[in-house]
Amino acid sequence: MGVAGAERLECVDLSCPDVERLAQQLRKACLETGFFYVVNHGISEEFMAQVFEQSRKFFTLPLEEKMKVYQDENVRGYTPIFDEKLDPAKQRLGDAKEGYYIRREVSGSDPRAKDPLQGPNQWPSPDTLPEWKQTMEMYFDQAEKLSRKLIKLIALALELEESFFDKPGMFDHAMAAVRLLHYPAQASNPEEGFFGAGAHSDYGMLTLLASDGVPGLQICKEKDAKEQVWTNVQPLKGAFIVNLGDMLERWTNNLFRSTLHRVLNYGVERYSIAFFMGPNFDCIVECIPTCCSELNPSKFPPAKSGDHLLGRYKVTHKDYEAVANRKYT
Ligand SMILES: O=C(O)CCC(=O)C(=O)O
Ligand SMILES: [Fe+2]
Repeated sequence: MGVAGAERLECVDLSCPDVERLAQQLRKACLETGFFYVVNHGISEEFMAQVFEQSRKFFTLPLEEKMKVYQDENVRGYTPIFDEKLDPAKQRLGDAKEGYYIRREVSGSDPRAKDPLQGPNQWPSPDTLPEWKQTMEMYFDQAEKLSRKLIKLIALALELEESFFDKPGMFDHAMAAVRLLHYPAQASNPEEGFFGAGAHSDYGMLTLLASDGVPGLQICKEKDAKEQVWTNVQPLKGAFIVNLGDMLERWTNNLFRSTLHRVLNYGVERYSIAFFMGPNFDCIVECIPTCCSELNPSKFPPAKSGDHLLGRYKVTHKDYEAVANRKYT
């Protein structure tokens, strides 16, 4: 398992007025690595600093306080260190990271309230963290808006109508989540099976990744290769790192791949924030007609997006039983 130098990702500048050029650049990035930077995205550095500050305030609370908002049956709230194991085949211990899931809140009167993962969020006590909820909700809205912009560009990059993914049933009730992450200063040891985050691809359409600038993210471009080669992705100040998820891989019949990635910790504490953007829970994802032909038949059977998500949680999340046992009536 080798580690090569640093990967230079395409840098997509959303202030560029030439949408056609942007779409072409995005296509190149999606074909080559499935990872790219996005700059001039409209989310200010000052605001991102506030989100990171609130995240840091939560993770520095005593464990006892954090456990009061332990992940519930809708996979919302706090997940302690080692709770998640993203690559069970290669990991001796779970991921050396703690996290916090925030999703869209669905009220009890909404017909979707019976669906898995739907419900209210958990929030740390406002007495302890008065600005927390407001900051995270504001970030959620901004990250979702940016994701929707990128989804339109992805449609163009696939030579489809810009509005291709705007059809009812696709992203009108998107399964989106903010995931705050904190990697304590505990060095990884890949040979021994200790990772900050084990190798995985993301489950939805795309992920926006912000970090505090501490390196650690690595990608493997050829996930099916016998010998995995890992390259470091350098953080770029002010940029989001965007990567493609499994649903887009299925929609495009492997044209745009969901790239394998992992996090190694080099003994320095690290914070990152992922925003996962996925299709509706009930969306059936099947090959886009322009991505298959007689010579290139569909490689995947149609799949319900939510089933894929729950299937992945089942193998990677401790205490998944609570999700599985929730009554959906
Ligand atoms: O922390 C990072 O840089 C990556 C996190 C990640 O890949 C994930 O949560 O899916
Ligand atoms: Fe990931």
